[in-house]
Amino acid sequence: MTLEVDDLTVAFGDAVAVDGVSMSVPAGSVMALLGPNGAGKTTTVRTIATLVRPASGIVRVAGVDVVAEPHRARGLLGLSGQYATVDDSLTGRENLAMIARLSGFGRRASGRRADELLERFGVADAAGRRVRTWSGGMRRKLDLAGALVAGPPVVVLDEPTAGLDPPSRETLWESVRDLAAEGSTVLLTTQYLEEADRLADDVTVIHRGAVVARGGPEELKQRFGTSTVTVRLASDVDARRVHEAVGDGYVSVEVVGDVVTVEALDGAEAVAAVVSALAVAGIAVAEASVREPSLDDAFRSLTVDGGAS
Ligand SMILES: Nc1ncnc2c1ncn2[C@@H]1O[C@H](COP(=O)(O)OP(=O)(O)OP(=O)(O)O)[C@@H](O)[C@H]1O
Repeated sequence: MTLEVDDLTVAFGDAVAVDGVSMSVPAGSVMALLGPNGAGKTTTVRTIATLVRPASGIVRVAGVDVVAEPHRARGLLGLSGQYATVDDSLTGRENLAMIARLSGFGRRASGRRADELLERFGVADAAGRRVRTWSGGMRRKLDLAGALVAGPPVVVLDEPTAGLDPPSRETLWESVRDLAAEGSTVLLTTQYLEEADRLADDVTVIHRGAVVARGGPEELKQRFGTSTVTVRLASDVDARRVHEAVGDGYVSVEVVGDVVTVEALDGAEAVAAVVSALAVAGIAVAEASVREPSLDDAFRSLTVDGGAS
């Protein structure tokens, strides 16, 4: 595993911010650490980045223990997100070249590395402008580029797209996917379910410092989300008759006017069963549709207070 977190606990005084979190991220994959505000995402990231000392547990970055060898571990990690190291008064190129110099590149090599990354993130045109004049999306890209200057095997992104508009998010997502495709290990924190769904190979859901679920986005949706079957009847039918026809083998069945809404674990199976049960009862259906669970549904069911934790 390129990034390993084993039973990590972090406390601030009496407050336990991270409570026994474990996760493993293999090379070339993206792990999303998903959780609501205050779940412990940033604290986990700061511990991985050697900025916070854990109370217990082990974190290894590319095999290096962050507590035993923080300096070495830090050198194997690119950190980006809420730590904007970008200097507004410098140009984009100057920013990256400076990071390269600090990472041990020579003067010329630093310039080359900066140009390479500016090109890669599609901001080469603005390279010579002070970052002060750059848009939010461009700055995020620069921040991400900064984390990649030294070519670290592990990249940690703390809420990489917070505050970005949808097109900027899309292009940043593309960059993150490319990064993983090239073999980097990526851990990102997010409150955006869509982000986890679109980017991550695996998702670790945390709530109040503890892991409440883990798995691939699809797997989590299947396990925790319910599908919604919506059937519109050809005419208003007595609700009781509809309930009797549909039966009670579902999460919920609701009848309002000529619309029947069924929450079910398996949407495809439920839509077929509901439509045929109505037909058997002589109730004509005008249309039927099924909406598969979103990661939102899964996330909500896991992080409601007093929920699955
Ligand atoms: N330096 C600190 N001192 C005391 N408590 C802290 C400190 N940093 C974080 N906490 C607490 O630890 C808990 C987890 O916070 P953390 O910032 O890790 O959550 P988060 O999941 O990143 O939330 P957000 O999405 O809001 O950034 C919170 O209750 C927070 O108040």
